[in-house]
Amino acid sequence: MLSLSNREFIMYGYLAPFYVASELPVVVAVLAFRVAPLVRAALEHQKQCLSKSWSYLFSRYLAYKYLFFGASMIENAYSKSDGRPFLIHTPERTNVMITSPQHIREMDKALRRDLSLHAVAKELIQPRHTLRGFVWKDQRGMEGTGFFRAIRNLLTANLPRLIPQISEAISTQFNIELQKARPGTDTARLPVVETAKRIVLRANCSVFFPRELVEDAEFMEAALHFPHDVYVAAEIIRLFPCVIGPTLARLVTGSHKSTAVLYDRLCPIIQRRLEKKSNQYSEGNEPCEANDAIQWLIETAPKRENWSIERLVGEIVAVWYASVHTLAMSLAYVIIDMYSHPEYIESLRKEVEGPLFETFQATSEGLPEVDSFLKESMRLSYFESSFIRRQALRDYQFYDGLKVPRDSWVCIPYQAMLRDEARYPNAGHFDGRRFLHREDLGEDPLSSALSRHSDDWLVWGSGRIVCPGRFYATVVLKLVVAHMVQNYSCELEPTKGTRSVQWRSALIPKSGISLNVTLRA
Ligand code: HEM
Repeated sequence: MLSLSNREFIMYGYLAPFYVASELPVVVAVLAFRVAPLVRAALEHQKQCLSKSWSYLFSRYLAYKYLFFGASMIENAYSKSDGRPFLIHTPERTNVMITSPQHIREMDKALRRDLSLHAVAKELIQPRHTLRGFVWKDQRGMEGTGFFRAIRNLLTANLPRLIPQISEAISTQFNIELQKARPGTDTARLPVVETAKRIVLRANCSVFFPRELVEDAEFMEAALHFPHDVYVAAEIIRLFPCVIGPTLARLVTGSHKSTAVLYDRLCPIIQRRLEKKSNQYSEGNEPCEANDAIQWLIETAPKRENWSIERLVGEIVAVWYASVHTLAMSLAYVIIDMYSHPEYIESLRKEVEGPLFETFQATSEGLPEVDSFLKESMRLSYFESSFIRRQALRDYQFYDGLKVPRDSWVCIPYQAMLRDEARYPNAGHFDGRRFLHREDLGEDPLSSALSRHSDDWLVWGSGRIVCPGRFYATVVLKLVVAHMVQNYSCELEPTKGTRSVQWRSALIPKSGISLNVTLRA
């Protein structure tokens, strides 16, 4: 056994530090070699965690910024995207924005169990709370599309017959607004947005509801406030935690008062109509002669579903929501555009005072000057940056590998596309005659018409899901333009700053914009 004498022990004890010191570089090198990667990994991990937290915080910042600047953020991102898909963060989810024809076509062809319009509508309207629990299925068409057929077949087919009553409704409402603004004088100051809403309200009521409801002031007020109440309530429910959102929404909308009035008035009418329908073949009973949207929805409701009265009312008010808000916003912008570009008024007036107006009244088609002006107004003043939206009901992947995680939305940033120089030469310039068809070039007058949808004109939707109310909406806009240029001289009051406010992807015209209206001699 090795044993050290005291002297040796002391000697080695003294020498040991010198020995270790002489080996130190080797020890350090070994340690550095073994430990450095660990340190590097730890630092990298920390950096990643930090950058993850920063990028998380940054995406949350963008998500909340989206609430107030959504439309501008989409437009900026589109201009940098160079045709590639891009992401937009919102408080609820990340939206995948697509612009290429291939992606758009594929989105349209996706199975209804993959990408859903109805899931988007459910989130936007929150029907469980705002429509008394009326909740539709995520997959469109599972319960029929009665509302779609009612509007597409019956409203559109009846349009020429309806033109006189829509015109009368528009003229009546203008007279009411002028009287209200300045009784007994020829000039009045009208708030554009509020006036547009009330004109659309009366025009729509004249085709949707029986006269007894149009004459019911409480019903009319409820029908006017309903889209706004639903919009506000749904936004509150989306933004606040589920324990307080619905209660807060009830407080703000007076317990969904407008919804309650609509249901209270519509339920008994539908019940009477259904009774009449079931008795119509019994002896001595007259068939129901009503010819309005309520009746069309009853006629086209899917037979196999046997919908309850509440369900039918739910369908009607959901279509009512879709028809009032969109049309009122478009009309407000048309009025603003008309009087921001007064150089077009004379030619518009000439057309509606000429023989083409009779053709329009007889067919609900035509008036190319007015049509082109409206189309240009919609191009530059579209009220939604991304109207076409689908929710992924499960993880979805496009042909090129673009992934849309479950619950995310796929959207088309169409407003930015409508202002794209590559699509429209001199895109920022308002040219009211941009879409006038050129008969000398043999162009079909209807091919470029506002109400036609095509791959180059997606304001009404894309592919299989296209707005069924587009022919009606176009007729109402044309009739309002005709009424205004024939009867009034108007001047827009100067507005400070921009003419719209942003909320999420919407561009809502400012409520303070006013028009001075004088009766023409
Ligand atoms: C200028 C006014 C309007 C515009 C710009 C407009 C635009 C649109 C768009 C873009 C869509 C498709 C949404 C998507 O694919 O995500 C749509 C759908 C729809 N619109 Fe309109 N719309 C207008 C007026 C109306 C009117 C007046 C009605 C009713 C009379 C109406 C009823 C509907 C309905 C029921 C749908 C859903 C169609 C379906 O599920 O297949 N819209 N609209």
